Amino acid sequence: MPPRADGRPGRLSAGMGWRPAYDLAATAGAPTEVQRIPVADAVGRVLAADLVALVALPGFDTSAMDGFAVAGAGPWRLVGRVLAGGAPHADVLGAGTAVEIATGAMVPAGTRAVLPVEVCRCEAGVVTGSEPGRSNIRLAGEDVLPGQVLAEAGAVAGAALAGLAAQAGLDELAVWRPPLVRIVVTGDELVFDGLPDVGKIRDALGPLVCAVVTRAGAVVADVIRVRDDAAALADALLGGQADVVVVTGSSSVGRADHLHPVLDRLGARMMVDGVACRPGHPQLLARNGDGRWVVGLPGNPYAGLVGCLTLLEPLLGGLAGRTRRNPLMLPLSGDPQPAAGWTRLVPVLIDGGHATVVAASRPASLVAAATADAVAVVEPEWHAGQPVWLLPLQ
Ligand SMILES: Nc1nc2c(c(=O)[nH]1)N[C@H]1C(S)=C(S)[C@@H](COP(=O)(O)OP(=O)(O)OC[C@H]3O[C@@H](n4cnc5c(N)ncnc54)[C@H](O)[C@@H]3O)O[C@H]1N2
Ligand code: MOO
Repeated sequence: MPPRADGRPGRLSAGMGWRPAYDLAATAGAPTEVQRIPVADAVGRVLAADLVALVALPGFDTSAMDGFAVAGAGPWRLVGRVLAGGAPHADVLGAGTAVEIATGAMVPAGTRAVLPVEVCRCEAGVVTGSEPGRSNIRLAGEDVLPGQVLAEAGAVAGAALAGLAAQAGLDELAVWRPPLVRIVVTGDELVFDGLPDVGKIRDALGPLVCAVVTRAGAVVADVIRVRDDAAALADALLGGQADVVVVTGSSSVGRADHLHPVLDRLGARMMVDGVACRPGHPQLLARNGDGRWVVGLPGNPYAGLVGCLTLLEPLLGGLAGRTRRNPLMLPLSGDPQPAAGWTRLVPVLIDGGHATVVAASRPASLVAAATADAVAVVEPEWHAGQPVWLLPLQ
């Protein structure tokens, strides 16, 4: 086993409280570069400016039904036809007349209501039918007015927002450039495909961290595999193009755990050095001398996931420009094994407004988390049935 960069085993700091660490990570960074991209490409991106409607919706009085636009009392004499996208009816509709109309077509001036085709008959140019209970007309601007703010800066564009932006007349959206992330996977014991030989194991954290990064609205720049070697780790921290470097493993105090001494040597400013939580205690957040953020995740895979939820995801959310939202809170049942002085992070299932512990913390095992809905944040003073924060896993 190669020695650590400083040649001796280290000592882990007692660590910051879980909630202060989470809050610090969430507020540490902010986005800097605005990009303008086509509306259709914006899904998953974060608005850098309010989304403001350029037009009214509907843009004109519109039929909500296929049928007949009528004026005055029936029966009505048929005087024309208007189709969606077609020319409007030329005249004001006079009392006792009707035009055949399609859903989405412009309603002629003077229309009292649109009779759906199912409730009327048209024979020999005369329409008869029962009065509709409602007008079946969508009025211009009843949904959106020009200048209306439809979504605020910081919103994550979803499918509906992309559709709405197009309806509201926009071709492009101003979004924040997503943070670029380099993932550095350390460990001489790791193999990356196939079945491991004796003493070796498959890398779980590379795929896991990639998924977290993407879900947080950031982009994986590259994934680097580094042996347990201080110089190689330093090179990986400095190389490539990234706003954030995530290092998996090497966070503890063993001889092969080089992250702390390497960060010291690079002049990094330690912002979170250990978190008072179980599992996931030896996680860290630092700002390197070159301005990059460094997130150190414990090598035990579930502890690494906890580090992702505690430091990485909130940091990336801030750098991506996402509006910060407090997680969902629900009452928790089961035994999360609360521990004095430590916040427990336990996988839970959510059902009917209630969270239930799947299993207490097993730092090296992803089995419970793999099928859980969320990770519950259980403070030391928690007692049965009390609500807890839930960090979603799906
Ligand atoms: N003397 C002490 N030893 C340890 C302490 C401590 O306080 N004092 N803390 C323990 C805790 S808690 C954790 S968590 C681990 C953290 O270890 P490292 O972050 O330095 O990671 P490694 O030592 O490299 O690995 C730990 C464990 O995880 C496995 N591993 C590592 N990377 C991966 C990966 N990409 N995919 C799957 N599994 C991985 C590795 O084989 C080890 O079994 O330290 C404890 N020790
Ligand atoms: O972070 Mo460690 O055991 O707490 O897995």
